[in-house]
Amino acid sequence: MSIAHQEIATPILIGDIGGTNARFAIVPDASGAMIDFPIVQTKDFATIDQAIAQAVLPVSPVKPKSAIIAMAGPVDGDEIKLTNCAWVIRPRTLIADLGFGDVVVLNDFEAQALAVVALGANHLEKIGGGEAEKDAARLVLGPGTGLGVAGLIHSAGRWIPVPGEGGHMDIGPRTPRDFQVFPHIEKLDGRISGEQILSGRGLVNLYRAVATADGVEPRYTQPSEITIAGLSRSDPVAVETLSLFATCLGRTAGDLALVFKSQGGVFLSGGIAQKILPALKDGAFREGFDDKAPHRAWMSEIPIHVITHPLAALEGLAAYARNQSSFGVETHGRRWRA
Ligand SMILES: Nc1ncnc2c1ncn2[C@@H]1O[C@H](COP(=O)(O)OP(=O)(O)OP(=O)(O)O)[C@@H](O)[C@H]1O
Repeated sequence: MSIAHQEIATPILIGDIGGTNARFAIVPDASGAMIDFPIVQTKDFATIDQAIAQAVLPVSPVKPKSAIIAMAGPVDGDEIKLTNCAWVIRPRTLIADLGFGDVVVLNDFEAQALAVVALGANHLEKIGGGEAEKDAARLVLGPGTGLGVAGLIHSAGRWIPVPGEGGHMDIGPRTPRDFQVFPHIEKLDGRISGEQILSGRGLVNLYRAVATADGVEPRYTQPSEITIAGLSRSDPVAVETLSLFATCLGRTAGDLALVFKSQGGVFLSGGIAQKILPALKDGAFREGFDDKAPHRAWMSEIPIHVITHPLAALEGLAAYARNQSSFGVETHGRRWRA
């Protein structure tokens, strides 16, 4: 049997490393409850090694034999840089200094995709649609610091996460109002990608574009100020921004659902979707998603859920760590051994 198919030995340290926060837990074995640790701020530790050595190992009742780490950014070579954080993951150093026998590094949205088969209805808030088809493809997208996207395919008895760069697809104007607003959205190399709108930074871009289209002086600079003013309906530009954000998120989710034919359900992860839930439930988001002629009929049957679990990626990694043969996670080039 090749190394790639050997089980990763328990206890397994699992980690979800974001731009701001790093979340760690330990899966003791195939059936035991996950051991949680307090969330740490990446800026408080010079390296991931220090964070694990100081914030996890001294307070853990068990010593992990292996580690599975999910992070935002491409896994390429032995020095893995994170997109929005100064840490560099060096699996060989983790093995040498912390005694792991095995280190696997995955993409953060792969972990979100794995979570989609692990979370119960109590951690999901449904926004329309009918029943999910049991083994049909699923889709996860999460506006956060960036826009993460992953598919989840069921094939040959396994769930296979499909991470990609879907957050960088083009997004364009459609309605007459869009044609007034879109010329003012900040471009990246001349292009408006999904992430230029559907992220924290994107929310601010969109707000400024709506204000400029109406000749109004922008009042807010932070995503949270815009969502608070939009949800409380205290500022008309923020109200329209939130509604356009919901529409654009619906359209992009719908486009991706067409690609994957994700009749197993669409799942919105990350911090922003949870914070703007009322705006996602007011109809514009669902209409943006359903409005895909000639496929409106089956699109409107796809259930969409907002993931409300605060540690969804860790739940996904834990599900994989416990039951590795149920998931088709490709570890080639992403697994290092002592
Ligand atoms: N109330 C809010 N409304 C809208 N956007 C917000 C709000 N609060 C924070 N944000 C924005 O959300 C983004 C962070 O998203 P999220 O919480 O999903 O984190 P993340 O990208 O997963 O990173 P990490 O894993 O480090 O927490 C930032 O751009 C931030 O400005």
